[in-house]
Amino acid sequence: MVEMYYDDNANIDALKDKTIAVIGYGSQGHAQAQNLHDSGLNVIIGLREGSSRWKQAENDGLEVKSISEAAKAADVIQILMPDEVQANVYESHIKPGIEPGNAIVFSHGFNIHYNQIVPSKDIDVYMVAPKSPGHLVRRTFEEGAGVPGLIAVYQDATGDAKNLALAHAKGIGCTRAGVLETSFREETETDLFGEQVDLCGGVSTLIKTAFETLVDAGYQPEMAYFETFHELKLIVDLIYEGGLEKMWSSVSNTAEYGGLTVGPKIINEQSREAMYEALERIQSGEFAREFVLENQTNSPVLSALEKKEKEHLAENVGKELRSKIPWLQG
Ligand SMILES: NC(=O)C1=CN([C@@H]2O[C@H](COP(=O)(O)OP(=O)(O)OC[C@H]3O[C@@H](n4cnc5c(N)ncnc54)[C@H](OP(=O)(O)O)[C@@H]3O)[C@@H](O)[C@H]2O)C=CC1
Ligand SMILES: CC[C@](O)(C(C)=O)C(=O)O
Ligand SMILES: [Mg+2]
Ligand SMILES: [Mg+2]
Repeated sequence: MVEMYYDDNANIDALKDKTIAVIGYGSQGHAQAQNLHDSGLNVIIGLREGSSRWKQAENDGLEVKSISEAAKAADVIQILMPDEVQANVYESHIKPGIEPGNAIVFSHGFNIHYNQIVPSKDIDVYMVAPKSPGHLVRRTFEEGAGVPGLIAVYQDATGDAKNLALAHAKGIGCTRAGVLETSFREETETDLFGEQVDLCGGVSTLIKTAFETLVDAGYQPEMAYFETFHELKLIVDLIYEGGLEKMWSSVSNTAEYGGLTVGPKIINEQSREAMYEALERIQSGEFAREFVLENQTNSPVLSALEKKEKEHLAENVGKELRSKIPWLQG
């Protein structure tokens, strides 16, 4: 089995005399910055002037500076803005403040692996990538738990990059659940594959198609929503806790037989071929080029798809049903 790193394998002191600037205070930024701060590290936040999150970060007890000032003041600069803006902001606001021996840190390898950011050789470049949406990085940390994470070193100018990465992962809470070492290439390709094929793209298309099939066949949309959307979380929780074995042992024998025999007809050899195709487009850089160009042209495809997604019947039905479930408010 691959070597895993837990709390006892990481020394947070590697970062204790350093100032960490977290650039961006969105999904990952707010979570990782607060976790690092609560772990006793010296964290500042870098935001663009006029950011609506400036006050939020200050209310969370963090010092906020402009991106340029934060990058200049810090030894370790963690870039937690959307992937598509990182290269421009890096060139104009971050790079001028970087000194030899500093470190830049990513939670996803897109910009380094696909050559959008080319760092100078005299700095450390490492990654700490929680395998979780940002809000759960924070929520689990506050509960005394954590999410698994990855570390990777792309450049080790100081000779200490791996220790810094492990300390960083500990500060975020990832070593509580387990951290494994990877490369920027492996993280980038597997993360893009997972979100396109399985976690986000695959699952959302599966549940929408199942919902549409039931509604088209004349079943009530509310029924279809509970069956295909709502219950998915309860099923996935079982897989999260105990793998497929726990899920199959909890559902009825009828569901187990039906699921194991019919499932492979739904996600079939054609789906596997489509998965390989998606992976090849990621590995060849074709997807990255498409995404970079999409953003340079003001995201025409994404904005059209977002509108269509919002208008889906299941979204409206779901909103109504969830509004009556007290623990799903807020
Ligand atoms: N979302 C997730 O759960 C995960 C994300 N990652 C990676 O983490 C990184 C951050 O992603 P995520 O947290 O989703 O990012 P967000 O979209 O949540 O980042 C929002 C933050 O970035 C700032 N920002 C956006 N555009 C600009 C800009 N042009 N100039 C300056 N600041 C800007 C926003 O500023 P303002 O406050 O002014 O709006 C805000 O503070 C990415 O590399 C992503 O791949 C990795 C694992 C999971
Ligand atoms: C699954 C989507 C993700 O890769 C993540 C939360 O890990 C992302 O980029 O947001
Ligand atoms: Mg991911
Ligand atoms: Mg991702």
